[in-house]
Amino acid sequence: MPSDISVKICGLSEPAHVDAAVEAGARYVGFVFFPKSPRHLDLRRAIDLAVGVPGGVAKVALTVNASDAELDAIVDSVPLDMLQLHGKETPGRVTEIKTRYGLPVMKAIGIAEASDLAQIDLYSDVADQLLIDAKPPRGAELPGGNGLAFDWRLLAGRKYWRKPWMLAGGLTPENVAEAIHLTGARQVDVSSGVETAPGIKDSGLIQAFLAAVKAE
Ligand SMILES: O=C(O)c1ccccc1NCC(=O)[C@H](O)[C@H](O)COP(=O)(O)O
Repeated sequence: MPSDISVKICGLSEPAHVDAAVEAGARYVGFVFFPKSPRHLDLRRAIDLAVGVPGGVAKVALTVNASDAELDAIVDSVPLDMLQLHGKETPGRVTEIKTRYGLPVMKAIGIAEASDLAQIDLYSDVADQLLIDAKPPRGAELPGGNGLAFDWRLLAGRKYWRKPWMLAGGLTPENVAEAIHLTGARQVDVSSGVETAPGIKDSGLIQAFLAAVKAE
């Protein structure tokens, strides 16, 4: 029987790749609003992509330390189901954003070592979901989407957090099964692992990733 593990494909920028993700069974599609990223979308492009996403697939906007004005522009124009906060937003800022927009918020938590896991408890009080991702390397241009994994054994035996969570960071069609086994994740998120170059998604890799998850 196929698994009921949910998949998010992040950093989509082409309608064909959104379609590939949806047809292969992704439950979330992610759109990046961060100008330094090779996956950054302007509002017009994001609207065009989002309107083509069928109901039942959650459209997630990823932002990094965005101001109210920046979030207003995104939320007012792009049809969305969730906000993903991938910067240094404090728990108080997460609460403000939830209140202001009335959308579920997923907070990204960067993990490099066991002590980083405390952040999960801190944000569990305020976020609707948590994205447990690799901490970016020091000096990295991007706070996520770097195609780097953390030591998944840090999560072994710790799968019952107080909020739904997603595993991210360096996942690929080849390693996602092992990551699920080690962590017990019921949701996984991928960007670089379904690309042929930074920002260039590949429909075949998207299908392979979904197939690898479904086989679990
Ligand atoms: O994708 C980006 O360019 C990006 C920019 C700024 C913050 C976060 C970003 N991406 C986050 C993700 O795509 C994923 O949620 C996660 O980090 C996994 O990425 P990857 O390791 O590339 O699969």
